[in-house]
Amino acid sequence: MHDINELIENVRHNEQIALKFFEIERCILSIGRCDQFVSTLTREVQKQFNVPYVWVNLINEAPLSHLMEALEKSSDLRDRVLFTRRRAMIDIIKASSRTVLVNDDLSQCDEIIPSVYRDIISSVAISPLTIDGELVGLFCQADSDSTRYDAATKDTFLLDQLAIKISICLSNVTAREKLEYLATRDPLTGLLNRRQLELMLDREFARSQQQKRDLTVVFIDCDGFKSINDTLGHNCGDEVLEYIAKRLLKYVHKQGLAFRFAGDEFVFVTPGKSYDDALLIAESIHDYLQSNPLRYKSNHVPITISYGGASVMEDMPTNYKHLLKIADERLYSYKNNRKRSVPTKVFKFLNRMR
Ligand SMILES: Nc1nc2c(ncn2[C@@H]2O[C@H](COP(=O)(O)OP(=O)(O)OP(=O)(O)O)[C@@H](O)[C@H]2O)c(=O)[nH]1
Repeated sequence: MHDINELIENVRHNEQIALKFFEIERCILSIGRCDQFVSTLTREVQKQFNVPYVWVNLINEAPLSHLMEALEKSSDLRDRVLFTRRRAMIDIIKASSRTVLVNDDLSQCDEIIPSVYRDIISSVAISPLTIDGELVGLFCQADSDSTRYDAATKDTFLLDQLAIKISICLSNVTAREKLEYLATRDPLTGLLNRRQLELMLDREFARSQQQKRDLTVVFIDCDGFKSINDTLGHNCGDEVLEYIAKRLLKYVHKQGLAFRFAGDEFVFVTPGKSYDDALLIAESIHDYLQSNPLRYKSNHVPITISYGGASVMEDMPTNYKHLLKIADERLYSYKNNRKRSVPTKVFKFLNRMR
C-alpha cells in the first residue's frame, strides 16, 4: 500500500501541473497571430516549467507554409521557430503520436535543433503537434542536464498532454490567421485587396495632413490585357497578373504597400515619399517588365504597363478618394497618349500569335 503522505504529495504535484497547464492555455488560447502564439507559448513553458530551451519546428511544406514569411521576418523568434522537412521529423518521432525523449547521440536530431543550442543541450523532449490528425510540427523542450529528458527513466504522459493542448490552440490560431488572410488579400496574387487600400489610405491621409508629410499613390495597369486573355487564354492572363504583382512587391518593398485594385489594375502607396520618388519606382517596374517578358509555355509574352500617380503635396487633394481619382485620371491620360503614338510590343506579339 502507498504511504498516505506519498499519495497526498502526488495529488498536490498533479494539481500544480494542472494549474501550470491552465495558465499556459489561458495565455495562448485567444492569440490571433502565429508569431505571437509561438513567442508567448515558448516563453510561458520556459517560465512555468523552468525549461531553459524551448522552440517549435514547423513543417516547411503545406499546410502551414504560408506562415513562413511572417515568422521568419520576426527577429524575436529567431531561435524559437524552425522550418524543417517533414521527413526529418518523421525520422525522429517515427509513426508515434507520443513524445520522444533523447539524451544520447543528439546529432541524430540536428536538423530539428536551432544551431545555437546544438552544443549546449544534452537532453530533449520532442512532442508531435497535429492539426486534424495531420503532423504539422514538433514542440521541443531541452536542457543541458542529460537526465532531465531521459527515455530510460522518464514518463512522457504530461508532455503528451501539453502537446495536445498546444495542438488545439495552434489549430485555432492558424484558422484565425487564414480567415484574416482571406479577408484582406486578393486570392490570385496574394496582394492586399482594395478594401485594405481604402483603410490604409484613409489612415495615412489623416496622418499626412497632421504631420505635413507627403503621401503618394500610383496606379498601374497592364496594357492590352484583355487581348492577352483572348489570345493566349485566361490562365496566361492569370500568370501575367501574378508576374506583375511579384515585381510590384519587390520594387515597392519597404517603401510602401502594394494592392490589387481590380482586374489588371494595381496600386501602390508610399507614405513619406514624394511624387517623383514614387514615379521612379513605377518606371523601374515598367523597365523590368519591358525587358523581361513572361515565359508562358513556349512563348515569351511581352508585358508593358501604364501608370499614373498623385501626391498630397503636389496635388492638394481634399481627401484620399480625391487623391486616388487624380492618380487614376493620370493613368488614363498616360495610356491614351501612348496608345496614339506607340503601338506596343504586346500588340505586335499578339498579332503574330493570332
Ligand atoms: N485572366 C484574368 N483576367 C481578368 C481577371 N480579372 C479581370 N480580368 C479581365 O481583365 C480584362 C481587363 O480588360 P481591360 O480593362 O479592357 O484591359 P486592357 O485590355 O488592358 O485595356 P487597356 O487597359 O485599355 O489597355 C477583362 O477582360 C477582364 O475579364 C483575372 O483575375 N484573371
